[in-house]
Amino acid sequence: NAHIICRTRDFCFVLNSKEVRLKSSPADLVTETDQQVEKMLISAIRRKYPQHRFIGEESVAAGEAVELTDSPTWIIDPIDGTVNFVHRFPFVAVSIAFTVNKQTEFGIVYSCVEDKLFHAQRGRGAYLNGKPLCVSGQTDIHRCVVVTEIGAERDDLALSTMTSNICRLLRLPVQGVRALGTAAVDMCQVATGGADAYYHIGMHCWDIAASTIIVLEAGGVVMDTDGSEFDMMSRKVIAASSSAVANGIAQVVQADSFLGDFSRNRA
Ligand SMILES: O=P(O)(O)OC(CO)CO
Ligand SMILES: [Mg+2]
Ligand SMILES: [Mg+2]
Repeated sequence: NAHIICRTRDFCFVLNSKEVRLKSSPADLVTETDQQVEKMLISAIRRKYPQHRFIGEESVAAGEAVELTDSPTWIIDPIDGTVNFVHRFPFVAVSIAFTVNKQTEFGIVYSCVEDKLFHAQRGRGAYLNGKPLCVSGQTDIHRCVVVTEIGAERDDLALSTMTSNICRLLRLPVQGVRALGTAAVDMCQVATGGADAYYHIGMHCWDIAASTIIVLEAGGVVMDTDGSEFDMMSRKVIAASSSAVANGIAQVVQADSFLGDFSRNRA
């Protein structure tokens, strides 16, 4: 059993995870808490906005389609970092983004154990617990701390792509490569200036939608891992402190070898 106390200024509750089940791989976990948090969020939002649509990680795992339309849409990851949650590794977040006409209007990432609430609204800046955020502004890739994720895939091609990308970055060299176990919190480190870049191939829109607007509103840059325009449904992202760093990472990171049939969102 895993449990984590979630706090905000308004409420305090204990999340109990009684059952851990596997999804797409032996490292892709889901608990009752993931499902309960998603249900709680969707039902509360639906009561107020009955016409709005939802893309939620656990609803998709239960068979719902992943379709981003022009309608107002809430993109929800009820627990980003479920493996951390199960093991009590202290980086676990709730990630919520809201889009209209496929454009993100605001994003919220609540890093529960740290009690850090990141949020950003389009054109209105990014904040951590109410204080404005700003990226590091670093432009020299050799001075960067880069965050990525190991991911849940365990097949040979995915593993060799992931490890060789990390090796290529370390050989540049960059000053550090880190992985916290939650893409949402990883990307928020770029927004704080604590890290200079984040990249990953294989995250879903619910992992990165909220933190993308947080990085952008903190003055950062977001692009596809091939250097093209970012598409939150493509499962490829670089978030960086500057265009120079983002382009530097795009030149190093290779995705093609294993994206194949993997390039759309499925839970
Ligand atoms: O815990 P989740 O929501 O599956 O997300 C993981 C994706 O590997 C970390 O971002
Ligand atoms: Mg996630
Ligand atoms: Mg999740």
